[in-house]
Amino acid sequence: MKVAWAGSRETLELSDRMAKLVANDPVFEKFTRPMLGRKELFKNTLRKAAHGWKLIVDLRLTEEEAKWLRLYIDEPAYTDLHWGMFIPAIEGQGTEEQKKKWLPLAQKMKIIGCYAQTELGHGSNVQGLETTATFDPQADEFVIHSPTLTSSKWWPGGLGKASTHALVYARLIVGGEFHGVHGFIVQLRSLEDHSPLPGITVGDIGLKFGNGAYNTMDNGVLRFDHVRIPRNQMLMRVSQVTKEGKYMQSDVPRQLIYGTMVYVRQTIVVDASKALSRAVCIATRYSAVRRQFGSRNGGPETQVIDYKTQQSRLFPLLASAYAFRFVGEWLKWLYMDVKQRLEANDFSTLPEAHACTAGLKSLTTTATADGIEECRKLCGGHGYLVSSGLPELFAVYIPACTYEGDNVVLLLQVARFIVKTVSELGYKQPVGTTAYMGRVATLMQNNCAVRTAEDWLNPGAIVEAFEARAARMAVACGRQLAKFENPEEGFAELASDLVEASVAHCQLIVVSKFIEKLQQDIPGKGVKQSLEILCYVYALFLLHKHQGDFLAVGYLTPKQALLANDQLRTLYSKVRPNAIALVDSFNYTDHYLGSILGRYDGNVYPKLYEAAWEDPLNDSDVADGFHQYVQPILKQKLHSAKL
Ligand SMILES: CCCCCCCC/C=C\CCCCCCCCCCCCCCCC(=O)SCCNC(=O)CCNC(=O)[C@H](O)C(C)(C)COP(=O)(O)OP(=O)(O)OC[C@H]1O[C@@H](n2cnc3c(N)ncnc32)[C@H](O)[C@@H]1OP(=O)(O)O
Ligand SMILES: Cc1cc2nc3c(=O)[nH]c(=O)nc-3n(C[C@H](O)[C@H](O)[C@H](O)COP(=O)(O)OP(=O)(O)OC[C@H]3O[C@@H](n4cnc5c(N)ncnc54)[C@H](O)[C@@H]3O)c2cc1C
Repeated sequence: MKVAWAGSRETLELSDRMAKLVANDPVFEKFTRPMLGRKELFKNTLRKAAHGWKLIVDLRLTEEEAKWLRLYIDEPAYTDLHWGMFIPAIEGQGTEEQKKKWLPLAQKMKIIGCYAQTELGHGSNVQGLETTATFDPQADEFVIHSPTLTSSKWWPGGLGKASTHALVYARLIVGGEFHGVHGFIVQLRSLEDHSPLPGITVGDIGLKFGNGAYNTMDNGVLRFDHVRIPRNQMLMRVSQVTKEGKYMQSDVPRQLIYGTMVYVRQTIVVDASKALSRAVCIATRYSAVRRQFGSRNGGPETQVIDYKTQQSRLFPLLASAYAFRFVGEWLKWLYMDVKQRLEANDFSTLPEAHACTAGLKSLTTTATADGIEECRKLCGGHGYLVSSGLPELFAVYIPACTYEGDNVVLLLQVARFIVKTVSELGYKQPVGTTAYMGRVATLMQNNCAVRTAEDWLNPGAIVEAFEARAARMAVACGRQLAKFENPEEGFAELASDLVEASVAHCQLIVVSKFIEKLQQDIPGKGVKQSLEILCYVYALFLLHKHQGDFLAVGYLTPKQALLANDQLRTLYSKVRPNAIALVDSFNYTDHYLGSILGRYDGNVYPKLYEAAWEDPLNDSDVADGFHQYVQPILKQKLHSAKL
């Protein structure tokens, strides 16, 4: 199962090596993080980043190894935006000449870049950005300016204190005409002493949610006062401005300016399974250690993992972690395919890639953020201790529901794609993830054939149920929309229904990709069978949770919905004997898990007890401040017993 989870034996061995490298290096210690003040915390992150980079250089790590190293260091840092957005943006939107100039500097970390798109006043609405880039043909330069307070760049990671350069998204003005938002490489700080260059005001935006957590990142604010940059620092793959001040567009679609977001959304889906599996690993191991009630004749109490309520909350999350792992693998393939096509100027699959990355980013991050919090509750009171690892994991993870596109805004993008597909059904055969809509007539007619709980153990029955639900919800939205004279007004009015239809479509993708994965050759005795059980748990859990949808569209009867739930209970009993092995298969070190509750050896209580004494409050028996603030109260002389 470890190999199935990792994807291959080579990846398992490679990631294992990186995990141990990090776990055995004292520089990467992370347990004191929540106790540190902001300055100390940030300096420590800079130290870790420098040490990580040194390891990459000294040990000549490959790109793949470096990515695993970053994962196991487990600390958000400016390097994420440099490698994860600044460099990919230049790769995707720069001309050959620009790539030749900037990429070697960035890849050797001679410059440090961030992705400065969001402003104080606008994040989701990229076309609403206010920063301007006005072309000055006399000087052959752009003038970058922040005309209003709300045009201040606000949020970019790495901007606050670390970056020397930023990829700034600004409205292009040539000859007094606006030409939409474009990307510009702007130097922010001196390469000698790191001080801000003239016309640049830059700093950190302040503390964020949770102790430690995302506060290792210097999310920044940035203002420009007529800052001049050479013309060739506008990324010009999509459109160009000539020396003479002529604006020209190439055949490349304008949406490619949003390409970096498509790339990062794909990586976020891949990472969702890592965050969720980590929380599930902690909650599962602890649920086997923890005992409450049920002692008979003085024997041991019941392990909480044996309660059906615990199983019905925990096992769907375990199954979701596997489901997200496999859909992430598929999405990575889809992205690589689109990337190759784009390089050959084939843009035909870009809308599908945009819809899939947006929708799956939204679906998986929402489920993961909720899932981490559920795991905290599954661990009872001890889950609330920082030493459980769950509060910090939650605090670091939740912004994923917002960054790289607010999850609702992204589902509305999926809705546009679905509505367009439905409206074109008469003359255009849908392909890819919407191919099922080509069978819409059958899906609208056929009803579920399940008669017994056993009948639900059939991939065909499951896929058809999810297809029928998604198709019927999409068609219902299409019919409602047709009643509006103005389609945009209709879209705004029906937005909540459209979001639900998008969720149904995205869940279908995850379920289908899990089932497709099981059609592959999966070596190892019993591995495929265990994955099949998890796949059924994932699908039937969703079906149970959203049974209202399945019933409302008229595909299922209430009896069939109940049978699905009966089957789900049986499946939980099948997961139980392998639950610990299924989380051990993630192959996480204790260092990466960062949790006393999730320790591999299960030695939870002695370690919790030991850790309590390490809290700074326990440095002395009598607390600092006692004599000043508590003792006077204890010693006060009140005139009467009543206040
Ligand atoms: C201590 C550690 C040390 C380690 C040291 C080691 C060193 C490490 C070495 C190596 C390691 C590598 C590490 C890498 C790590 C990577 C991690 C990365 C982590 C990233 C963290 C994330 C940070 C967050 C960053 C951000 O948030 S950036 C800002 C993101 N902003 C958004 O997402 C904004 C959302 N809004 C939008 O996307 C758009 O505005 C909109 C909502 C889509 C609307 O746009 P618009 O109004 O223009 O469009 P529409 O009118 O709605 O649509 C027009 C048509 O365009 C189509 N469309 C829209 N978007 C796209 C798109 N993206 N692609 C394609 N097409 C698109 C749309 O469908 C419409 O089409 P049509 O056919 O209907 O016309
Ligand atoms: C930790 C973190 C790191 C970040 N890093 C970066 C970075 O490196 N670079 C960068 O450029 N940005 C970064 N961002 C910014 C991030 O991309 C934006 O916050 C995000 O895109 C959401 O935009 P917003 O803040 O404008 O939200 P808003 O759009 O203001 O959202 C507020 C509410 O309005 C709703 N809403 C908005 N529009 C619509 C609509 N059309 N229909 C229905 N509902 C709507 C949303 O659903 C939400 O509920 C980061 C943000 C965070 C939290």
